[in-house]
Amino acid sequence: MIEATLCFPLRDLESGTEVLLIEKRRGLGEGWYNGPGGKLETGETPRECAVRETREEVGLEVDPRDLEKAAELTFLLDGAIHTFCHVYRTTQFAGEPRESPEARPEWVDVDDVPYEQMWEDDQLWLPHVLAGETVAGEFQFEGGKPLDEAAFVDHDIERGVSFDGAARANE
Ligand SMILES: COc1nc(N)nc2c1ncn2[C@H]1C[C@H](O)[C@@H](COP(=O)(O)OP(=O)(O)OP(=O)(O)O)O1
Repeated sequence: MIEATLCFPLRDLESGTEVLLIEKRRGLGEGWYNGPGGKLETGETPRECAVRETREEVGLEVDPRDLEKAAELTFLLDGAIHTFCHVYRTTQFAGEPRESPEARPEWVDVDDVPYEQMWEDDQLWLPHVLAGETVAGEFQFEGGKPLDEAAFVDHDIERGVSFDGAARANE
């Protein structure tokens, strides 16, 4: 099983709230929009991973204490857990987004997120995360293919879950 993270930086403008998305340039989900993120490295906590991936992919500096746990997502492929993903949001960060070999960053109005160019499951949980809610979700893919070529077949979502213990555990 892969353990991974996603981080969604948010900023308030007079025109509304924007989220920093990336257009992924390589790896799983290449060509689609997502949040900065990636797989945990050995010995790394999920928060440390989210901080590192956000720095590496878009050049923003985030203090792990400023990451708010927003979701836990389980992605199943052909009945087995493929990826467990910790999702964070933050309004506190330093620096200006810059491109990297992995990602092209883009600020997007939260009411204008390009769900048609994202993983199919994202439209089911990301609106809640961007609205400040918490989510636990399970998403099933099938077809004997890589996850980003498999068919999305079913899901189960719980909203308003508590991640208080996860914050204390540095998750
Ligand atoms: C199945 O639906 C998914 N939706 C979303 N929004 N994000 C997903 C989904 N499945 C996986 N992901 C995320 C989890 C990770 O953040 C990335 C995968 O990133 P990658 O495999 O490229 O990991 P890196 O560590 O950045 O890659 P390198 O091995 O190249 O360093 O997708």
